Amino acid sequence: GAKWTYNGPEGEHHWSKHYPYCGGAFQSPIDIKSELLRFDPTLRPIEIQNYNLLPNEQLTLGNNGHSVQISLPSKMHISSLPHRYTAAQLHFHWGSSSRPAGSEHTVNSKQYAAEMHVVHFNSDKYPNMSMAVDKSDGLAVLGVLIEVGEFSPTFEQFLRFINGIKYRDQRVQVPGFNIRAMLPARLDEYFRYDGSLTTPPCYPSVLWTVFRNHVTISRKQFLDMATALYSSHAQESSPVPLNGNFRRPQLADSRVVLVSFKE
Ligand SMILES: NS(=O)(=O)c1c(F)c(F)c(S(=O)(=O)CCO)c(N[C@H]2CCCc3ccccc32)c1F
Ligand SMILES: [Zn+2]
Repeated sequence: GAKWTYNGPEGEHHWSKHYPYCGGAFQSPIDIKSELLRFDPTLRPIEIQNYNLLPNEQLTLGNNGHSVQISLPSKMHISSLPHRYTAAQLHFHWGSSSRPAGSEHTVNSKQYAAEMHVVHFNSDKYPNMSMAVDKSDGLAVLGVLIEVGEFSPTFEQFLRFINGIKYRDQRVQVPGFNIRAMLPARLDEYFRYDGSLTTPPCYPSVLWTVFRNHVTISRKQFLDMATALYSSHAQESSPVPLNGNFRRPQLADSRVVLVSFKE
């Protein structure tokens, strides 16, 4: 597809020129505001399978020019939704060293330092991500808000390799680790709403689950992620830093955000 960026002439306000869904309904992210919330007693704790990967299970860590991503094995899946949603990849959105706020979802207008997304597709109905990505019941993404605070040994399991993927389309193999440990302790407390991919083509195909509780990484870990990467290829003469890779909150319209917790 056409080139797109987070700022400048191909920035988010121009996406809809080449990607019409980006100007459509049910867009993500949103500001999760108290007045939109409705408690739903039928929302069960998120149950995930096979997230605890062993070191001999290699994962591909890559810089795709828009984010840092980790490709995930198809044995990883969510088992508590009406269909099985099989993991495809996880990636991050972050701010910059000068503007450390870079989450996509905000909570009552509070923007967190960063956000992790674990992308899954409905493998009961579709054979792969490509076939699922534009279907209304195609995707389920788990969102984890990230604050700067305590050092995270789990994030370090991939951050220590980040200088091997400084430039666009670079990839390295890293030993598997426990992806469950990147999620908050409580998988029973979350926000739930129907939304979209937050990058072009912005298909309204995502069942969003944003966990209520954030996780923390240290300031050095945040700066490593926010300053190590470029969205340009290694051989390009003028390197373009990869940071501030978050879309602003979109109109909620008449959408309600369901919550799995009372207080
Ligand atoms: N925030 S978000 O909406 O979850 C989200 C991103 F922000 C994001 F950058 C990516 S990307 O890294 O692939 C960069 C360009 O799409 C994805 N990829 C998804 C959707 C596109 C097709 C595809 C195919 C295989 C695996 C994952 C994906 C993404 F879903
Ligand atoms: Zn994302």
